[in-house]
Amino acid sequence: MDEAFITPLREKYLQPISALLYPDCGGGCLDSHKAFVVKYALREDLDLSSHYDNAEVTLNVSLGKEFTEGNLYFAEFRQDHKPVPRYTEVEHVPRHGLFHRGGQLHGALPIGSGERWNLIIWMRSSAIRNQLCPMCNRQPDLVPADGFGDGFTGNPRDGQPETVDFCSLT
Ligand SMILES: O=C(O)CCC(=O)C(=O)O
Ligand SMILES: [Fe+2]
Repeated sequence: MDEAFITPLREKYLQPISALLYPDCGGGCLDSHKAFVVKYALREDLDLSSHYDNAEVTLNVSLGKEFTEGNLYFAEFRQDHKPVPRYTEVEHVPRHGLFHRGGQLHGALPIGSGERWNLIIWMRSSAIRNQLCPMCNRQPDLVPADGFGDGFTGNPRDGQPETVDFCSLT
């Protein structure tokens, strides 16, 4: 699915939108992703507690099916962290996609009935994360990995990460 669908989708459509929305978070230089589906149902997972994504930019597409409640909620960006987060609820309408920064604190409230499925695409910028890992807030030690790994896929020059020289809006 990655090569045939998600990679071209990211490169042709998601990347230009992210470049406009989030130029300061690597939105203009996304170069890998991790895509997966989450499912919520009664007697299974009902909700998702608040977290940051392992992504610079996330696209969350509601696939339905039919459900009640289960709103998303968002709070501050990682760097603006407050001791008491202020949450904003967002209804996620089936077949709609929602972009957000991976560093935006967020979660999903419990569904009331039905099944809620979502396609999540965590998009990554090696230019950003090679300098600071978004999960541990440290400069990462890079090790070889299969595929996209965790998105640290750039080509560091003499130990120096690639920077904005390939980060342009097309
Ligand atoms: O259930 C949702 O819509 C949110 C899922 C999510 O935030 C995630 O998988 O990172
Ligand atoms: Fe998330």
